[in-house]
Amino acid sequence: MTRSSLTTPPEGADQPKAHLNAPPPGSALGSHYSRCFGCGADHPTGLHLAARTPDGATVEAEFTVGTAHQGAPGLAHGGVLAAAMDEVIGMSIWLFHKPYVTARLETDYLLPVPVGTTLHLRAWCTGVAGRKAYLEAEGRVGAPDGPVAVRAAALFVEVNMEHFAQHGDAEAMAAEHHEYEVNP
Ligand SMILES: CCCCCCCC/C=C\CCCCCCCC(=O)SCCNC(=O)CCNC(=O)[C@H](O)C(C)(C)COP(=O)(O)OP(=O)(O)OC[C@H]1O[C@@H](n2cnc3c(N)ncnc32)[C@H](O)[C@@H]1OP(=O)(O)O
Repeated sequence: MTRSSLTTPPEGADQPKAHLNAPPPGSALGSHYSRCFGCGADHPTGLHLAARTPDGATVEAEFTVGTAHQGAPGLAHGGVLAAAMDEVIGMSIWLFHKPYVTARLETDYLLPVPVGTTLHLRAWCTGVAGRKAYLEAEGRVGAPDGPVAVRAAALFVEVNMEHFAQHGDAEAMAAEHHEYEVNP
């Protein structure tokens, strides 16, 4: 894909391995927040991505494009597809048990994606250097080995959990009762 230097790991970046306490291969990841646009079950118009990890270090999910996701009549909106990429990439870096946010997301749109299409999404990390993590994702049409319709490359930056409490809704965060393991 056309990837900028900003989303390319520098020489000497660490190649991440599955975390010691990563979910076992094949596990469903669940949602990190019930009202998340990408994965929340309680979001009325969200993408409802249900991801799993095949190996504790990468993430897979399926996304079926619906009428709520259109840009041109009958075709997926590019921003919605970028959101799906952002979500699976975010889920994949969460596997390493540290909180990160998207700093930069680059997306290549290779094929039009009609309503009714199921995209097979996959995300993986290509390197970590200090607070910066470099990640990629792809969405394939109809099957895990189908033609690639969308590709993304991203730079995520590590933050602390206070980032979410300070800038977001601390009460909603507390109400979710998740145990976020940040320093395993
Ligand atoms: C119920 C509780 C829920 C809790 C949540 C649990 C965790 C999540 C779990 C699972 C996720 C699932 C999926 C979620 C959805 C997908 C993720 C999103 O969509 S996140 C939202 C969108 N993103 C933002 O809102 C970031 C907004 N930006 C910022 O907050 C800051 O700009 C931040 C943190 C990115 C950086 O700010 P600085 O002050 O901490 O650090 P500085 O020094 O500016 O940057 C650090 C390094 O990164 C580079 N950098 C930063 N931004 C860059 C950019 N846009 N392009 C290139 N480089 C950049 C800088 O040049 C610097 O590099 P040098 O260390 O000097 O080499």
